[in-house]
Amino acid sequence: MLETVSSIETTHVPDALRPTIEALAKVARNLSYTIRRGPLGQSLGHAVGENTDGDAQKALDVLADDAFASALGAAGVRWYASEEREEIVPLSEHGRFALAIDPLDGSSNIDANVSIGTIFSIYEAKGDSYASLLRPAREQIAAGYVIYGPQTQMIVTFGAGVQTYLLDPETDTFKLVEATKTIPEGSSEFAINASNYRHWSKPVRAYIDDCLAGSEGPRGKNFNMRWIASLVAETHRIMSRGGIFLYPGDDRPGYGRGRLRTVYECAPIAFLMEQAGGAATDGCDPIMSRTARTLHERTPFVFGTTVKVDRVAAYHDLPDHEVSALFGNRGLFRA
Ligand SMILES: O=P(O)(O)OC[C@H]1O[C@](O)(COP(=O)(O)O)[C@@H](O)[C@@H]1O
Ligand SMILES: [Mg+2]
Ligand SMILES: [Mg+2]
Repeated sequence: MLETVSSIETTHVPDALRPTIEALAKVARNLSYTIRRGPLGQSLGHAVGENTDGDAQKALDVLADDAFASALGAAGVRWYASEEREEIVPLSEHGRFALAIDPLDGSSNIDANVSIGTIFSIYEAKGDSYASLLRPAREQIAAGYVIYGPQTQMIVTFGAGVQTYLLDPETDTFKLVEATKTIPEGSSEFAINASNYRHWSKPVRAYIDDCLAGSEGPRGKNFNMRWIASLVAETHRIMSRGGIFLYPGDDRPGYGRGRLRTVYECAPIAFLMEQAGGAATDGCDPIMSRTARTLHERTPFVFGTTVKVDRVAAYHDLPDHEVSALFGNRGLFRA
C-alpha cells in the first residue's frame, strides 16, 4: 500500500547514498506501520529463537532484519551485517556500500508499547566483507537511527552535521524538520541500569555515587536518572535535551565489556554524537578511534554531552585512593 509513495526528502543526502537511504526509509516506514498496528496485525513480541549473542529473538527482530536485507540489495549495498545474523551476507556484487544494522533495537520493549528503533552504519565497501566493516569507526560515511515512538523519526549524519526527518502520517514521507541538530548543554540527567551497581568497577561507582549525592556531594547539584532499556530512545532523549548514558562493563559473566555491540550499535551512535557536538567513549577512549575485531564484539559505552563524557574518563584516571574515597573526600571533582 505504501510502496509507491516516495519515502524521504533527499536534499541533504549525498547522491551516491540516495538509493540506500530511500530503501532504509521505505522499510522503516513499513515497520512503523506494522508496529503501530500491534496486535491488530502480526504477532510481534513473542520469542522465536536466539541470536548469535544468546539474546532472545522476537518475531519483530526477524521480520525487520528480513525486510532490510531484501530491500538493500537493490539499493547499492554490497555487504550486509546484522545483529540477527552470525556472518556478513553478500547482497549485491556491484553495490558500493557495506551496511551494519541493528534492525530492531530495544526488543524487550515491544510488548510494553515503549519506543524502539533501528540503528545503521555505512562504509564504502571493500572487496572483502569483513575488511569492509571491521575498520576504524571514523571511516563511516553515514550513520543513523530510526525511532518508532509517538512520532517516527530518522536521525542521520553524512559527516556534515546531523539531520532529523519526521515521518509525516499524512504523506507517508520522512520530511526534514531539523537540518543541524546539536546536543543541548546543561542537562542534569544520567542514564544507567542501576540494578547492576554492585557489579560495576570503582570508577563507575564513584561517578554515579557523586551524581546520587546531589547537592550534598562534590558535584554540588541534584541529578535525575532515566533508564528506558531502548538504546535508540535513550540516544534520542540525549540528542533532544542533553545528558549522559552509560552501559559500562561489569563483573557479571559475559558482561566484562558491557552489553552493547560496537559495529552496529555504538559506532553509529558515536558518529552521530560527534556530529551533534557530543562525545562517545568506552569510558576512556573515543569509540570513533576503535576498530572492532569481531562483528558482534561488545564495548563499554558512554555517550552524551562532551563535558559529562570527559568527566567519566577523568574518574578512570583517578588514583585508587581517590576513587575509593567517600565522596566527601574526593577532592578533584568539586563542581
Ligand atoms: O536490559 P539491560 O541490560 O538494561 O539492557 C538494555 C539495553 O539492551 C538493548 O535492548 C540491546 O539492544 P537489542 O534489543 O537490539 O538487543 C539496548 O537497546 C538497551 O540499552
Ligand atoms: Mg540493540
Ligand atoms: Mg536488536
